[in-house]
Amino acid sequence: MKPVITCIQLDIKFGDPAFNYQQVEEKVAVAVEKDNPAIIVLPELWTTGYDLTRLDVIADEKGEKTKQFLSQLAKKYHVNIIGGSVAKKMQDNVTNTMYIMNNQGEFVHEYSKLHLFKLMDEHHYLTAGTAKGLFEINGIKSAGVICYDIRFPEWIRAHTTKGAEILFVVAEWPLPRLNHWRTLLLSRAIENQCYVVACNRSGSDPNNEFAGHSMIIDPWGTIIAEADENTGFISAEIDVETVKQVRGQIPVFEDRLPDYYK
Ligand SMILES: NC(=O)CCC(=O)C(=O)O
Repeated sequence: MKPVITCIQLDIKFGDPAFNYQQVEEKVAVAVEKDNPAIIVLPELWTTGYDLTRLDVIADEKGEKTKQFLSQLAKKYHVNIIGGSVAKKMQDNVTNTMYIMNNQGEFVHEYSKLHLFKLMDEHHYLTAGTAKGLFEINGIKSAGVICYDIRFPEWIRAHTTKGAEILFVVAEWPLPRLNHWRTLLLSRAIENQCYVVACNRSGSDPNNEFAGHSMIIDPWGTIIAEADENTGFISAEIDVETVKQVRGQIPVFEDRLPDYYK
């Protein structure tokens, strides 16, 4: 199985869901025309950006609008969508939630960010999720995590020990920590012997300039696609057989001794 995966690295308009829904619809159409991907990935909080103080007004009620929007796009273009993440408003909290849709427009899974990032005030406005982001997409066991989550190797390992062969990362990662972004993503790919497909945003907001540098990394740690800081797309064909080859060559998962790691 050798699907093409595209990351849409977009400049999210601060606090303007209507604008961002429109630009995502346009960019998905361009991405499909350009590379005909099997899977499309969007960045973190792509409807609102980090306009966290106004989430009571701009967050998506129960995620309904986003689920319908992504489902229609996935069905129209027959493409699987790792729908970045959006601010999902429930009765008494807001979560940073990723929606996954298959290429029939059917809901597959949702994951809400477990690790809230205090440096960008998430803990003041968002509620953490608790469930894992494990799902199957395009016939491939996958995991979905959100930005700051990549700093917690135990959390990623909790997904790959359950069979995940692709780690999808959606993010709004600032430019001053670009080195951390790149190093952490390469580390997660190498130590888990999985593909890492990481979609960051471009542009800036009133508080941060963002790094872009969306990346697609293979299970050996080879970078097979990387963006620069600008708005755009990256695409790559992945071969899930590579996961088995790498794990057969250096059997990390067989050699683990978790009883000693406590
Ligand atoms: N949106 C985020 O979670 C940002 C995480 C980040 O910048 C980091 O350094 O970690």
